[in-house]
Amino acid sequence: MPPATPPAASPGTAPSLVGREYEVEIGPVAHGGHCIARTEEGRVLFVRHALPGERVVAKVTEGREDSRFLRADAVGILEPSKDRVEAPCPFAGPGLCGGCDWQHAAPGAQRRLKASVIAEQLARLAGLTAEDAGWDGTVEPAPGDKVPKGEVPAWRTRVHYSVDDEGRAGLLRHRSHEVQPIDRCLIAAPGVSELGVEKRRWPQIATVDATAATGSGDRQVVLTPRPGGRLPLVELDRPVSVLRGEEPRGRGAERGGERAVHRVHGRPFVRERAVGRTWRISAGGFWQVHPKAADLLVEAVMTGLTPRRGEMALDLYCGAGLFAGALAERVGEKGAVLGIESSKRAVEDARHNLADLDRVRVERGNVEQVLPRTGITEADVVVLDPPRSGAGRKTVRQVASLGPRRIAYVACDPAALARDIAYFREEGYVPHFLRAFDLFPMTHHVECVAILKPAPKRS
Ligand SMILES: C[S@@+](CC[C@H](N)C(=O)[O-])C[C@H]1O[C@@H](n2cnc3c(N)ncnc32)[C@H](O)[C@@H]1O
Repeated sequence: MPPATPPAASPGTAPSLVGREYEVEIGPVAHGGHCIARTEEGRVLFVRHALPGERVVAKVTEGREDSRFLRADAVGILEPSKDRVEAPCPFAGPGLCGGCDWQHAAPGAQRRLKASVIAEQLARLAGLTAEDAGWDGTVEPAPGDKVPKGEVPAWRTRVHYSVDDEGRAGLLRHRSHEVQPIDRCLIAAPGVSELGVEKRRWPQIATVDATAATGSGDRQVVLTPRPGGRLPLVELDRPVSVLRGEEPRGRGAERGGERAVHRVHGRPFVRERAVGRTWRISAGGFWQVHPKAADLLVEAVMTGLTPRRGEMALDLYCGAGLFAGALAERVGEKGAVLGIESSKRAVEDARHNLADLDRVRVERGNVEQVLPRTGITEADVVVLDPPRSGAGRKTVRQVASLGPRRIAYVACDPAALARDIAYFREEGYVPHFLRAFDLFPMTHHVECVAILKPAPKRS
């Protein structure tokens, strides 16, 4: 069985195979969004821009004569899948924008492919079928994302643009530092498109982070100058906060990889509306990118966790406090909620956002270091929403040792989810149900919510 993701390219000196073309049958989709194919010589190709069942010409993008695993792009489609569509975006495709890798698949097919990746990861890493995980095997579209054929849902409320040497804004090519200039990003939310970042030139600027908050109308750009570069006088098409960013200096989760940002004009944060509250999100702080995600995930988590009045609840990796706020409403005044978050700015935001809820406490630091220091020995319900890498065995053990009756695990990476579910099973917890959401249409990314509970006692 090939690995789910291509191993790192061999640094060896064997002749490069980049540019070689193979005619291959495309096999299943794998974690990371590429499909698996085999060459006649027995090499495994991880092919982008292809679909299962197709026959394509795959051109090698990474790999050497001595590598068994190669990366490639489908550059010619000999026998197309019925799920193939013309990519609506002119900048999608081999060697172009590295952002949307599944523009060539019909929306329903994208969700089926995401479902098969989740199923494969659950089977491979946790030894579970969809039924074992309490999952109906589908990926649910976000409300409002059903658009007429040939159109693309404009869902991305945060876009990270890179700027090329000529000052044009675009996105990085796949696994490259080269910028693909674009004149419009089709998945950008209308509020981001209105900022007109692609329409102007950005001399001396390395990156432009554009945000359009949901519900408040707040708009923000963070401009990070090139080394030695100066900030231009910014005149955008509408009122917008402008901040100057610095390249990140901190390392690892302890510093949250946080980079300094300085206010130039306007607010140093945006206000997001979700679950009936307003959330302050400082520049660079985490907030779900899809405008419907926060409400959707809170609903899925709360339905699965069923927090009750008077209970003790944890929100681990709490960001600006989204789940902590929803938990506090449910556990009521006799209950208590503890949030833990590593980013200093996010902790300040969470404390600000939840200041009216005195049963909520937010601690700063790494979950695995802070949780044992809190003195908490029991919890009734726990939410974990870790970064892509997952929570890991140590944190899973710490959570399980608190004996919660339900755990909600929110995951943007099905592999990390499956690995952590396997650790939870070792600690006596089993999946109760799982839901998957298409919060990143046109890309291979997918969001899952898994609810776990103690395994039934054997008599
Ligand atoms: C996926 S976000 C979730 C945020 C929040 N639950 C939400 O939905 O808005 C993950 C958060 O974990 C934080 N983080 C990353 N590693 C951490 C760690 N080891 N301990 C605590 N927080 C961490 C990040 O700063 C980020 O805010």
